[in-house]
Amino acid sequence: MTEQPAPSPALLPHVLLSAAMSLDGHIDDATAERLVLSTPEDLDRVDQLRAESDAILVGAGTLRADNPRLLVNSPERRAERTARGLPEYPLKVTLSGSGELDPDWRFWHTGGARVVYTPDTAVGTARRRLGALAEVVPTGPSLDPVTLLADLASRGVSRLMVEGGSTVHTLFLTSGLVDEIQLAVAPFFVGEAEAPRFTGPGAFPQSARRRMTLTGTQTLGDIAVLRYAVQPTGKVTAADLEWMRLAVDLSRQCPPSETAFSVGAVIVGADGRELARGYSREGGDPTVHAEEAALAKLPADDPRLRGATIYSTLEPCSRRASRPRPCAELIRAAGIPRVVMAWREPALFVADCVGAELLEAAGATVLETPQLAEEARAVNSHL
Ligand SMILES: Nc1nc(O)c(N)c(N[C@@H]2O[C@H](COP(=O)(O)O)[C@@H](O)[C@H]2O)n1
Repeated sequence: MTEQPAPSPALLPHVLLSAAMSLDGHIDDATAERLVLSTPEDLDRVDQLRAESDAILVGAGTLRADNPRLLVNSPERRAERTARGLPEYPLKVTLSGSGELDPDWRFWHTGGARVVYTPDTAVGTARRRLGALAEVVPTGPSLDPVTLLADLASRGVSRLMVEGGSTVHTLFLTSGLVDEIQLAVAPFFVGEAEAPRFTGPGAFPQSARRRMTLTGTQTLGDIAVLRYAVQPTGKVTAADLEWMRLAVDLSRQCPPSETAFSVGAVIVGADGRELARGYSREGGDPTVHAEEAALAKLPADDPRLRGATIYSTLEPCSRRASRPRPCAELIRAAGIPRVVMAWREPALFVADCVGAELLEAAGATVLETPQLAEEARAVNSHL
């Protein structure tokens, strides 16, 4: 009997970060009262965004400070959701480092189903405090946002709306997990040092060298709504070229062969940090491929793979004589959603490599860096 390939792991949900801030960057003031930043028109825009989401997430700090309900308020929008076969309300999600959650908060008693993510150490506390009010899901030794997103994906969440607060914004942005920002800017200043800011300090992948794309602006009363695309998924960026240059350097370390390509590969997490690297025939194994060597350095279930990019100087192979699973299959099974290659495999050892097509069919974004194809080819000019 032919063995069935393992099902593709679900890709991480699209993450929209939605916030309102004062002109001096505060999302609230320092008083116990909730600061109103938005206009009614702007709140209606947010209601629409909620209605379009499968889940809405806020941190426990926001629940503590604002006691929000996080509902879709418009009955028409709720009716549209149910007509589309969706639950009336999006799933409500929170995360807490301590599990110290107050069962009286409105979050637990309104709208749809609720999930809480906590580190393993806080699960007992959260379950004791909440009982049947919410499902409590452990995320390992730390409050890991990739594990959280992978778990939401397994629940069918493909669009997540993140609505605060400052710590959560910072966590998701510095982890490289936000796809889109919608930021409403209110025309006044808060001016208080203790008031929470849109984000705290952190190592943001979006820096002056890696700018986001402004995709739209809108005026709603006196509010300016700024829309940004955060992730460079659909096109090759300057950072992609730097990683590919490293992969080309790695390919130069391959033990020479007259019968196989010399390839370099690097796997980079969503936060822009290297996870693993490899090259063909690394460690004296005459048949190991670059992508395979890099993947072998990570646990198969490493949650960071679900948000990663793999750079390979050659198209991942689709058929092998020396091993049972080609690289395209290994990358798909690891759940890597983005693949960047320097050149397509020429018809030298196999006539019809379809690694890129297999990965695209599995839902991955596949990109080429023609700027570096010649360098990647030159390493193999003896073949
Ligand atoms: N993507 C990729 N990475 C490497 O490191 C490679 N050496 C290759 N080579 C291609 O893989 C296929 C053959 O594999 P086996 O030698 O049978 O294991 C064939 O398409 C080669 O061109 N590819």
